[in-house]
Amino acid sequence: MEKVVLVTGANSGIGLALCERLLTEDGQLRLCLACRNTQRGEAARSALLTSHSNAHVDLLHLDVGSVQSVLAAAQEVKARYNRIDFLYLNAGIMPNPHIDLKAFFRGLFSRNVINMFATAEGLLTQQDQLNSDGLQEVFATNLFGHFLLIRELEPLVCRAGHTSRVVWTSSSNARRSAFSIEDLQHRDGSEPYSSSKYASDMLSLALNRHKNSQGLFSSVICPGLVMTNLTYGILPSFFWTLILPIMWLHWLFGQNPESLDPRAKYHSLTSGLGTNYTQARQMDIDEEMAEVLYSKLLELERVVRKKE
Ligand SMILES: NC(=O)C1=CN([C@@H]2O[C@H](COP(=O)(O)OP(=O)(O)OC[C@H]3O[C@@H](n4cnc5c(N)ncnc54)[C@H](OP(=O)(O)O)[C@@H]3O)[C@@H](O)[C@H]2O)C=CC1
Ligand SMILES: CC(C)CCC[C@@H](C)[C@H]1CC[C@H]2C3=CC[C@H]4[C@H](C)C(=O)CC[C@]4(C)[C@H]3CC[C@]12C
Repeated sequence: MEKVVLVTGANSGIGLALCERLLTEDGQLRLCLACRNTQRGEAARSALLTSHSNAHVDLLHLDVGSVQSVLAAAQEVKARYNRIDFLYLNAGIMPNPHIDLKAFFRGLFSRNVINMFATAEGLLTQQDQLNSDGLQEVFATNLFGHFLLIRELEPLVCRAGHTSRVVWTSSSNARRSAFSIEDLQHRDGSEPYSSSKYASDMLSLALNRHKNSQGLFSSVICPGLVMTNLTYGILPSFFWTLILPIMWLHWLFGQNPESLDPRAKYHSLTSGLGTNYTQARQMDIDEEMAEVLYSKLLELERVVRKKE
């Protein structure tokens, strides 16, 4: 039977590469590209159809950072498909990034250098803003819009006797200390990206707890450091050319894959010899906090629905 796969943020970077890979590995897919920009979505669809001429690739308009758009897109999905087998929650933003150069050069000569390149810990801040729904933009895009999408699509992803998978594109930049349960949206901090990714790790755990019995299984992956529009937006391009040799060092110290763990986050890595592999890492997560996050998101959902 044809599998139905929906990918958010499918028109570029990791999302587009994922679609390409999915079509290469399974010729029996119905792939739905959920994109906020129809023109860029069309271009991605054409590119995919050029390399996979018999593939079934649909386009869906979805701005995951807008409540109204998520609700409308979910209606459309329910009209088009009777189930979703894989839901890749990949769309993400890091607006107005700022690198702490002092911390970077201090880190370069410290024992923490590998970790610094892998996680950007202590290096990156961003300036966030409110969106038209009155939500912090990074929280709304990276986390809440996706949460609302899952909630809306429950009839298609929570079906007795069938398994559906939700896969979050999280990040090794997700850090517990950047997240506050009192300030879910990260209104007061300067690391909204890190906070939103940590929240998605926790939400994945909570989803498993609440929805596994209904056939929904959630997992998180970190694609590693990938050169995409998001990363190119952090520094001018000549900087990237300059630092690529240093970054190669970080890949040199990769390790072999470990055994699977229910709390694992899968990191895609490249060894010093250029071989790609995946490594599972246990997430630094407090289950109680994940439960509180889940109920707070449900509460926020009630609030935003009332406004619609
Ligand atoms: N690059 C990296 O090193 C890493 C990236 N990630 C994560 O990977 C994911 C993909 O990012 P990446 O491929 O790097 O970056 P890109 O900027 O290339 O891709 C981001 C995608 O998300 C889409 N998007 C952004 N905002 C919205 C929105 N409101 N509604 C719908 N789609 C939206 C973008 O669409 P548009 O073209 O319209 O902007 C684009 O298709 C993100 O979640 C990111 O946090 C995680 C770890 C490392
Ligand atoms: C000469 C300097 C200005 C060089 C600064 C290097 C930094 C721009 C990059 C070093 C490490 C990079 C990152 C690491 C982790 C990524 C994470 C997994 C993610 O989700 C998004 C991108 C990263 C934060 C990425 C960003 C650039 C670095 C900070």
